[in-house]
Amino acid sequence: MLTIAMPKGRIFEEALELLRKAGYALPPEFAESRKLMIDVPEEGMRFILAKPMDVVTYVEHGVADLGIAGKDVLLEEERDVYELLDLHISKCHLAVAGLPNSRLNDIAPRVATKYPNIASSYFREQGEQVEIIPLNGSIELAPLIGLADRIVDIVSTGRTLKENGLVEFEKISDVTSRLIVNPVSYRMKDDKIDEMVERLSAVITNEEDES
Ligand SMILES: Nc1ncnc2c1ncn2[C@@H]1O[C@H](COP(=O)(O)OP(=O)(O)OP(=O)(O)O)[C@@H](O)[C@H]1O
Ligand SMILES: O=P(O)(O)OC[C@H]1O[C@H](OP(=O)(O)OP(=O)(O)O)[C@H](O)[C@@H]1O
Repeated sequence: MLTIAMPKGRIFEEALELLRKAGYALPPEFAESRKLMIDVPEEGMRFILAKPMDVVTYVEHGVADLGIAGKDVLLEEERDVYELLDLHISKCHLAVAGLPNSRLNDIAPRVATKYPNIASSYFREQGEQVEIIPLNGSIELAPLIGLADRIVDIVSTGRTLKENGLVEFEKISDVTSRLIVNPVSYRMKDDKIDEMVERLSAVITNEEDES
């Protein structure tokens, strides 16, 4: 049995479609179910549905053999997992943003973010000593109410920035979802895992050729 940690929310639907296109027969009720653990015996698979930021934890601890996680999550924390495949889904990017014509406060510049490690290493590379203010969501609020001069957050269409009167100053990194694997699982079950990588790669290549 292969156990796969799936991220609930926006990535889930795209990941489900990719698996189905790769020929995995996943039950139709999959998307509507509130169950957090779903077995698909005919495919020899068990799916667990987790918070996106937690997928890598289940895989690192080996209770899930595989997982689908955003590259932002993998960049934020060094975790003992292997990254097997760029799934080219949930495309977005990490960026520095803030109020237009604003600058970093000279004395104690503050950066609000859900990605403290990515933000602090980015500004360190820019030679800027900043105070990181960790938040869990609605990061764009921080510059509006004077909590921070800058944010480091995910940007996709740019709509959230625009509607909140913010602008993007720098792009840090492109982000897509990745297939990750527990290192021990990869050694123990590699034929089934290799087969999944091959089947998913074929779908991704085909879709890239068609686009
Ligand atoms: N606007 C977006 N467009 C595309 N992909 C996104 C966007 N925002 C986040 N992502 C990707 O989706 C993953 C999950 O992000 P999301 O914000 O849905 O989850 P979360 O914040 O961890 O959970 P929740 O929002 O339910 O608290 C992120 O790790 C990132 O890779
Ligand atoms: O450029 P856009 O298309 O506007 O997308 C960017 C927004 O998407 C995410 O928000 P989301 O609501 O997913 O989650 P959050 O709770 O982390 O803000 C991210 O945090 C940005 O706020």
